[in-house]
Amino acid sequence: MDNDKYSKELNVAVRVVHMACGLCQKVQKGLLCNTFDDDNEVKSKDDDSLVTIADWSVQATVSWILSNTFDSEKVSIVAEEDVQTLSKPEAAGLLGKVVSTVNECLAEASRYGLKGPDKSLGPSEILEAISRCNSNGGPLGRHWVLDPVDGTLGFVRGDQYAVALALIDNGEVVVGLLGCPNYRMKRDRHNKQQQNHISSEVSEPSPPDMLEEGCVMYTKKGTGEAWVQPMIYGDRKYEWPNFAEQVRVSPIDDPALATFCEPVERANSNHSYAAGLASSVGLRNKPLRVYSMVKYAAIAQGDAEIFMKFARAGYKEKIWDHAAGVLIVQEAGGVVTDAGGRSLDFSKGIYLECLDRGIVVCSGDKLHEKLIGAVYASWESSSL
Ligand SMILES: Nc1ncnc2c1ncn2[C@@H]1O[C@H](COP(=O)(O)OS(=O)(=O)O)[C@@H](OP(=O)(O)O)[C@H]1O
Ligand SMILES: [Mg+2]
Ligand SMILES: [Mg+2]
Ligand SMILES: [Mg+2]
Repeated sequence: MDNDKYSKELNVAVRVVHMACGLCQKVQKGLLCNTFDDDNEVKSKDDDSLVTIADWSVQATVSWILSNTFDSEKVSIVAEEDVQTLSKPEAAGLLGKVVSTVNECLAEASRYGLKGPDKSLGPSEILEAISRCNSNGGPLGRHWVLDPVDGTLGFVRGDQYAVALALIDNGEVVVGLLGCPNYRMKRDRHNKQQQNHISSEVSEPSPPDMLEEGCVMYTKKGTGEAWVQPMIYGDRKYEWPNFAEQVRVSPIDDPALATFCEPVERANSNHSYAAGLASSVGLRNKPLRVYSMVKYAAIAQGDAEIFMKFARAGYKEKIWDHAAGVLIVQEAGGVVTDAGGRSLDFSKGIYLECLDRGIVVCSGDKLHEKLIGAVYASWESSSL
């Protein structure tokens, strides 16, 4: 791939994901410290899943920045949230909180080298920014894909969650970013691949070897490289331009030494089926249950070797729950397929149509072949 292709898109996307992470962190702290009134901040959707002011606020912020940086007429964004609940007259208080959260965040845009609005946005502009993300994607052209808060349940529980942004071009994921405000990047003092390569700005000197509190991972298709940056903090020392380190999947290919991750909620993945597969391929470690696409980040930086998700029959996986994570793992050296061993198809609209049974993510081919073999051997007898 032409080295410069998608560079501008990645450059803007990295910055806006950092901004979104800061926004989420503030809202999560508020929720946990009870600065906010939970009943007003967290709403249930029709499918009983949750949505919070962070989900809407991130979607508005990312939508506003992308539309104002690129040609707004042409920017197509596929994203999880809509404005139904927020537009109701009784939701005026909630909308007010979203408006102030978004404006506070956009006011900091210049810190990240982005241009915010000249004056604060009003409620109608913010509703417009959220509802503009109503594209259905598809096989042609460019589509941004956003999960403003993935793992909302983890978010409200003070646990892991991710801001996930990807760019699809003619049906293929070409740029992927995961903001993980509660997930630490693995620092490697000996990592020679340390640079600020997403912009021509001079990189910050690398800070001493330490674990960071949160991180942003990103990649471009075909580069064979995925990168991680520490999160930028309000009162901490990291400022833009930030430094980046390369991430790589784990070299472990012995199932006896490997660790697998899976969703926390049983409703989202069949834990007992995964446990059966794990034991049949010889995995010994107990599963790492982690909310959100942080599971992909864990595989990409070598904290675990396998991620399996087997949703109940009839559930259709959405592209925003996987696009960014899949590309990051692949470019970091890993393998991602459905349970039949086929690549995931991001070209069919908002769902991963024709997904065969589940998703299997591995740090390498050897573990992957074993798991897919175990799926075939076990499926007839499974009760999925
Ligand atoms: N029934 C069912 N089955 C499978 N998957 C579902 C289901 N319901 C929701 N979802 C989607 O799962 C996203 C969260 O996935 P996780 O892997 O993080 O699950 S878990 O929270 O750790 O249990 C979650 O993403 P967010 O809504 O962004 O949090 C959902 O898109
Ligand atoms: Mg949701
Ligand atoms: Mg999600
Ligand atoms: Mg979400």
